[in-house]
Amino acid sequence: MTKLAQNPGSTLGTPRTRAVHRAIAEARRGVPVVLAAKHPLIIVPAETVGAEGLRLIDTLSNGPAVLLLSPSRAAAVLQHEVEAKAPAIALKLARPLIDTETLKRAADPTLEQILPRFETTAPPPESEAALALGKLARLLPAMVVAPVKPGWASQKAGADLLAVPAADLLAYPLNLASSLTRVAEVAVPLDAARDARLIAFRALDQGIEHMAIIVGHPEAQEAPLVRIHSECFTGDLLGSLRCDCGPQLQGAIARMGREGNGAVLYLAQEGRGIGLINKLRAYTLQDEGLDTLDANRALGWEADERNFHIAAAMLEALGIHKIRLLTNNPEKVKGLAACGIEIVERVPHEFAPNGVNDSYLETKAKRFGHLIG
Ligand SMILES: Nc1nc2c(ncn2[C@@H]2O[C@H](COP(=O)(O)OP(=O)(O)OP(=O)(O)O)[C@@H](O)[C@H]2O)c(=O)[nH]1
Ligand SMILES: [Zn+2]
Repeated sequence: MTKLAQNPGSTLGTPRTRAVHRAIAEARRGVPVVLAAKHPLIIVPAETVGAEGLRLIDTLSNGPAVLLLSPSRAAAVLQHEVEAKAPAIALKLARPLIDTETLKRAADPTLEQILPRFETTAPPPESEAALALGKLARLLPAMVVAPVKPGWASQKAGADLLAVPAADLLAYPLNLASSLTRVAEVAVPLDAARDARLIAFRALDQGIEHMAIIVGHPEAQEAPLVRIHSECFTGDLLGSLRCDCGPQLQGAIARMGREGNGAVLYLAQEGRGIGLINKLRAYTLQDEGLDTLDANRALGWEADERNFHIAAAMLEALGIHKIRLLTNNPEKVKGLAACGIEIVERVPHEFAPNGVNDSYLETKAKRFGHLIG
């Protein structure tokens, strides 16, 4: 019989994550939300906003509107260098805000780059939280923001707007990881590992589930083989040759099948945490000559946006504290160790290039520091 754990806290979700879930849904629909902070802002993603959303910002704001971009995207739009370590770069927007097409093009380097000459201005203090909402919604990190009028909630136009505390957006990844709950467990014999079980984990956002693929009884081993695998729709499911994910996933399961024990954590962190759509955009940029790292940055994302709290929380729930980690990525070793997992050995997990992914693997070695060869 399946053992079902209870959701921690109320079934309505802890207040600190609930407003963020709702803000993510609004962001994806292009509906502005209010970022609650000392100087509250009305914000909306450039990628999804429509004319109605922009009108709402015009009505409810009492100061200049700006387009916030990450420094890597801003440098391309402005065609000059910017402070690379700044949390965000702010570009002035003319009022009234009417041009949704220009906003989308400024956000997305895969669209035709017909852009006006933008001027920069000082970004508002909550810029990091504003861009974080775009990223959490797996949209391009480009946000239209403006100071919101005091008393906005009592105005007719503002009555339906959601307020989300800036601090909750920033704390969200950690809060979400600590809300993970085991929800289903069942035997699924695999071709390469007969004695396999799946254990599904769900977070309070009810988003895509994370999965543990358990072979044998890793929790009973001193230091079992573990693979932390970020999902890759193209590589794992379709057998895309652009990456090495498919062979790494199958190879890990086969190795655990041979050893009789192990755990693959199959994490919903597609595209190193940027989401499938953005990974496909990154592929478009790679076809134009960028490598996998620069393509992420050109879209406004960091090279790797994953956090290891989810993997650490799952291992904890599975009763696994010491591991032999199958990876070539030294950042995974560091990241997991920082979350309290003891890695007694890094086990190399290399697969030969296939004639298509050669430069991808080369970039991982040269620019991500992967320990290959
Ligand atoms: N953004 C982006 N993500 C990619 C690209 N190619 C593959 N990915 C994603 O990278 C992730 C694969 O990472 P992992 O298999 O965890 O491996 P890794 O960090 O390379 O380290 P290893 O443990 O050594 O394999 C998957 O989520 C893929 O979707 C790409 O060109 N751009
Ligand atoms: Zn892949």
